[in-house]
Formats: sequence, structure tokens, C-alpha cells
Amino acid sequence: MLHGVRLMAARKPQTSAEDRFKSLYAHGFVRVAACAPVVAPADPVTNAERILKFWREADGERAAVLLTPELSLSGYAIDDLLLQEPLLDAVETTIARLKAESANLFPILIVGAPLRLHGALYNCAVVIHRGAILGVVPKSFLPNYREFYEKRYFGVASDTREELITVAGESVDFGADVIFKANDIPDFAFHVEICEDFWSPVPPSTHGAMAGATVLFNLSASNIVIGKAEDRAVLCDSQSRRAVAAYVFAAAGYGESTTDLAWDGQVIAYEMGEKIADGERFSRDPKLVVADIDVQRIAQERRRLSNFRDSAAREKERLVRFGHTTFDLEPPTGPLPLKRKLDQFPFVPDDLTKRDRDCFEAYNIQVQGLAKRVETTGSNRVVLGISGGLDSTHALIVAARAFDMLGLPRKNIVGVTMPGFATTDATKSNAWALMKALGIDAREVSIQPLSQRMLEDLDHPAARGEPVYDVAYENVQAGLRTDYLFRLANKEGGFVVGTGDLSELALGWCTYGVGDHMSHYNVNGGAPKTLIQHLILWVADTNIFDANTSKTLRSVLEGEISPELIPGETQQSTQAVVGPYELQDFNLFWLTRYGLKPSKILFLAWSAWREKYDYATLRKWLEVFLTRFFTSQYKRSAVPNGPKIVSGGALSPRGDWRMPSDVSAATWLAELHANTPEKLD
Ligand SMILES: Nc1ncnc2c1ncn2[C@@H]1O[C@H](COP(=O)(O)OP(=O)(O)OC[C@H]2O[C@@H]([n+]3cccc(C(=O)O)c3)[C@H](O)[C@@H]2O)[C@@H](O)[C@H]1O
Ligand SMILES: Nc1ncnc2c1ncn2[C@@H]1O[C@H](COP(=O)(O)OP(=O)(O)OP(=O)(O)O)[C@@H](O)[C@H]1O
Ligand SMILES: NC(=O)CC[C@H](N)C(=O)O
Repeated sequence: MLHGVRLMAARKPQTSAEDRFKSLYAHGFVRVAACAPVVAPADPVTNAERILKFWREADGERAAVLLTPELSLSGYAIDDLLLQEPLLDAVETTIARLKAESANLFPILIVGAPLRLHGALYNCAVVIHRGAILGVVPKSFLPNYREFYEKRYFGVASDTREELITVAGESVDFGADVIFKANDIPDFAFHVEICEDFWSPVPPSTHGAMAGATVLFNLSASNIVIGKAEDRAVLCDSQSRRAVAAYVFAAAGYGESTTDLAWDGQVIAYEMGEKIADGERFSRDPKLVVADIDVQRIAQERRRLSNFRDSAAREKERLVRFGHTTFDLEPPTGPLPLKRKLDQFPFVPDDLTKRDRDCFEAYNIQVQGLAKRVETTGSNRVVLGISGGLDSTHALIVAARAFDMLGLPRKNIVGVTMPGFATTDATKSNAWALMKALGIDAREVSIQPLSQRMLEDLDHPAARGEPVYDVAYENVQAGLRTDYLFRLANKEGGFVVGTGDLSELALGWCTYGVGDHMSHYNVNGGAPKTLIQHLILWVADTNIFDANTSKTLRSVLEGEISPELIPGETQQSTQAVVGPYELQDFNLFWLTRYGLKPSKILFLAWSAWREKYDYATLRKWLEVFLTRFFTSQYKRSAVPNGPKIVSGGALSPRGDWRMPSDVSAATWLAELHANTPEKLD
């Protein structure tokens, strides 16, 4: 089956680079819509009018598809009326009317209808697009238990070997194993199944996904009982994860016959396990639900998953039988910003319950990682450099918890604060307050004399008092601290716990080798800075330690993020050099977890952050991120052991992230410059 469809005879206006950038369709997204119109049982004409109203609204939203519920033209709960000829004739007449309307409407319509074919009636989805019917998909699994009696009326997809059906005077493709694929939107292909289909052990959409569909639609008429809304959501969620797809579900709602049942009109959409749209249930005034689906990300993820390829290979015999119906959508090129809510902090959920749960997980992962390493080494002692900044604070509260868990005295944790040329009183006093509150073995060693000596040996101008604060000046201090910690660990019979976080590793913001880059075991290497900030707050709020510790933790959080290596009247600001961590964590997540194009990352950042940062600022920091990320792989190539923490990924060369240390950011920067305007209003 290969079906081509006419283009709409519209002349494309010229679109500016600015407008193109603002369109979700330019960045691999597709907007789809779904609705659960108030049902008029056994009244196709009224149902068609109500569907048409939603269709026009979906057209205004520039949605590529509008999904309606199962048997949306006839109504679902009409029992033996399904076998009444006047009803079936009226259904066909309304399909003809919708087909005529479709010539001027952008979205493809998926409408539910009982249709006759030879000696049987089928529960079908009719796919209508620009004056043609692209195909008719019959239901594969008919529920015939408890409150359901569908086998009384309908045949199933496998009952027939027919490949064509006559609908509204037109002979069109008929079959369940069909993929509808856009010619002009890469990665946009969809599959259609009907309600019970996805309650079966092997839903047809599983094969649909393996045959290439990135979006799976379900027309449903599922009566509501207590707990069922959650059941359906779990099925949509899990099918979107398992099939690595988007799953869009629309169930019949208000107006269906309540003779023995009730209907809630649940409309939901999930994308790879993330809920992206959700309608109001039990509504007498149902609204259109719009979901912006990232089909490019779905295709990307499938390429990454060896399992997806292997499963498709096993099912090859079934998959080659799939038909492919193609269509031209002519996506809009003008501005169409995302309606989908994007997390500003991809590593830290906005939802407070989820954030709490994530903090619990992250903290325990870190504690468990260190506890195991302490046991393995049998040393029962660890050494940490405590600056009073975020990272070492967090590493220390992880170590304290691990020692509590192992039943080891906290005095076996040796914390050393090592003031240098630019250490402020505020951070040093926080370092002391924290070490005291936790009751560890707290020490202080100034690195100034040794740093001075090394600068002299290097013949560095700063040794003579000249204000030359270059990288050598900075790294002398970071290096001597590390040197001291390693030798102290030898002396104490323990090992050095590292503190550098995932964001610093991504940006190459650490001193290589003999510096804070190195340790014997790094508890923070998998934790992005934005998560560490929340973790410290979570530990304070949940009072895992005592009130005094919680108070100090809050005080640490108030400090400026600074390496404190260069003296001066104003404290050195890390974020003034590498960019705001909240943005760089955003960029890091989308680049490494999903391999998105820089232009798309900028579109996402603009969608999520434009209230706080203007476009030019977002673009500038993305350039900084790309440049730093691609030139600092050599630092990530040689990182100490430490646990992976976030599903967004880790940067260990032994785990999530492998790349050569000899590349530049040129290709990524070129893509950014070619596909994003320099300025945007
Ligand atoms: N691909 C590659 N393969 C092997 N070596 C490579 C290389 N690219 C550069 N290099 C070499 O690496 C050296 C540069 O690396 P490195 O010695 O680390 O020095 P570098 O990265 O230039 O400086 C460290 C930076 O991290 C900051 N820092 C340090 C400590 C703590 C914190 C903090 O706040 O957390 C921040 C510090 O302010 C400074 O800006 C150069 O000698 C360069 O030649
Ligand atoms: N004054 C200091 N005393 C002891 N250790 C220090 C000192 N300054 C830096 N370090 C060590 O070097 C590491 C890197 O320094 P850096 O300033 O990046 O970290 P931080 O202060 O812990 O956290 P953040 O970068 O989030 O402010 C610290 O985590 C700490 O282990
Ligand atoms: N229409 C249907 O296929 C409904 C069956 C589905 N299992 C339900 O309980 O909702």
C-alpha cells in the first residue's frame, strides 16, 4: 500500500530566519490535538458538527492531527443500534461531509466509526486528510467480558483479508498494520489503535512503533470506574516508554449513554514516559487538548537503544507486512512557540514531591557509593578539603552519612580547610562551622607559604607582588591543596574523597591532574551543580543531621559560587566566566542525554528561560558551553571512580560518555550559527 495525497494549493510565503526559529515545526516537534466532544448517542450528524468545531480549533492551533474517541461519530454505548442501517448510513454520510470539510483544514482527522465490509461490521478509525481518506483502521481486539459485548456486533481486523473498504463512495485502504508517514516532516509517522487494543498483552502499537511510527494514537471509549483513570494513564505511560514513542489517548466522555455506565472523557498524551498533556475529565464543556511532540528526540533515542533495533529484527516477518501510507503536511513555517511546559531544571523536577524523591535517591546513591568504597579499602578513614563552598560541603555531608551508616566514628573523617590567597572569612567560617557541627576531625593548614614558594620557584611575577593572576597562579593553589590531601591520606591510612561536580566536568572547570580534578573516589562527579544546590537544601530541610548543621548548610547556600583563587575587592565569580549554572546544566542535559542540535537546544532554552534571560544571552552562554565542553574532554577522560546519579547521564569515560579528546566545537558552533538568528525580538 502506498498512497500519495495532493498538496494544498497554497503558495508559501517567505519566512524570516527569526520566524522560522520560533516555529516548533522547525525543531523536530509536531503539534497534535485530541478531544472528547460531548456525545450525542446514535446521532452522527450532531457528533460530526461537534467534531468539526474542535477540528477548526485544532486548525487554528496548527495541529497536524486531531484525535477523537472510539466510535465518535455514532457514540459507543448504543448497543444493538449499531446494527441499524439508518445509523450506519448516517455515519457514512457524515464521513463524506467531514471529507469535504477537510480540504480546507490543516489537521489530519482521526474519527471513530462503525463501518460495513462484506458480511461484517467493524469498529474503525477513519483517517481523513485534505479531501481524501488516507485509510481505515479496524480494531484488533474486541472486549467481550464483564460490561463489554463488542463481539455481538463487530468483526476483528484479523477476520478479514480485505485490503480495501468503500467509505462514502470511495475505495480506501483497510487494515490495522498501517503506518501513516509524513513526506515533509522527518521522523513524523503515526499508528492508530482502538481502546482495548492497548489493554492486550501485545498491543498492535508495539509493532506499529517497531515498523516506524513515532506517534501512537488511541481512540477509546472506556467507561469510568474508580481507579480506571490511573490504570489508563499507566498504560499510556508504559506504552510510550516501552515503544519509545509518544502515546496520545482520547476516551469518550460526557453524553455517552449512562444506562449502566459513566464516562469521563480522559484525554492524555505521554512522550517516552513523560506526561506532556492532560485534559479535564468529567467536563460538560470539554476543551481541546494540545500536545507538542518531539518526534526528532524519539527517533534519536531509538537510534541509541540497541534493544529497539534487536526487537524489530526479531519481528521482521510481521513488520514487513506493514503498509505505509504517505502524506504531505506542509507544516507552517511562521512563528509557533511551544505550548508544552519545559522544565527549566532538567536535573531537578519542578514538582516538589518528585524533587523530594529525587533528592532522596541522589543522596543515597552517593552515600552508598562511598560506603562501599570505604568497606572495600578497609581503611575506615577519608580525607576531604573543606572550602565552605557548595561542592565540598555536599561531599562532607555524604561522607558523614556514609560513616554513620557503616557505624564508623565521624572522627575518622579528616576535614582540612586550607586558606589560600583569596579565601574569604565567610567561606572559611562556614567550613569550620560545618566541620564542628558534624563532629569530624577538623584541621586548618594554610597553603599560602607553599604557594609563595612555588611561585618563586616558577619565577612568577605574583611572587614579587605583581598583580598577575594567570592560570598558573590559580593552579598552584589548587594543586598544592590536592598534593597536601593526597599525602595526608597516605599518612592517615585513608583516601581522598573528591568534590568536583558534573557541571564542572562538563565545562572543564577544574585543575587537571594535580588539582581538584583528582581524588581517590569522587562522590559528586555524577551530580550537576543545580542538583547539588537542591540536595544541600533537602538535607537541611529534612534535618538529617542536627539543627546546627542545617543552619550552616543554609548559610553555605547563600554564598557566591567562586573558586576563590584570585584576590581582589570583588570575589571571583565562577558564573561570570562559565555562565549561569542553571543554563549550562540545561545545555548539558539536552546535548549529552539526547544529542540535540545546538539550534534546537537554543530553541528549548528560549522556550524555558526567556522570562529571565534574553535571547542574545542564551545564545552567548550556549556558545561558551559548546566551546568549553568540546575542548575539555581530556579532563573527563581521566576522572576518578564515582557513582552515576542522574538519568540525564554521567561523564565518566567508562560509562555514559565516550568521545575523543582531540575534537573542537566547530561543527556544533557552525550548526548553531547557521540555524539561529543573531538577534530575536
Ligand atoms: N586535549 C588536551 N589533551 C591534553 N592536555 C590538554 C588538552 N587541552 C589542553 N591541555 C592542557 O591542559 C592544561 C590546562 O588544564 P589545567 O591545568 O587544568 O588548567 P585550566 O583548565 O587552564 O585551568 C583550570 C581552570 O579551572 C578553574 N578552577 C580550578 C580549580 C577549582 C575550580 C572550581 O571553582 O571548582 C575552578 C580555574 O579558575 C581555571 O580557570 C594546559 O597545560 C593545556 O596544555
Ligand atoms: N579553602 C579551601 N580549603 C580547603 N579545600 C579547598 C579550599 N578551596 C578549595 N578547596 C578544595 O578544592 C575543591 C574545589 O574548589 P571549589 O572552589 O571548586 O569547590 P567548592 O568551594 O567546594 O564548591 P563550589 O565550586 O561549588 O563553590 C573544593 O571542593 C575543596 O575540596
Ligand atoms: N472500548 C473498549 O475497548 C473498552 C475496553 C477497555 N478494556 C476498558 O475497560 O475501558
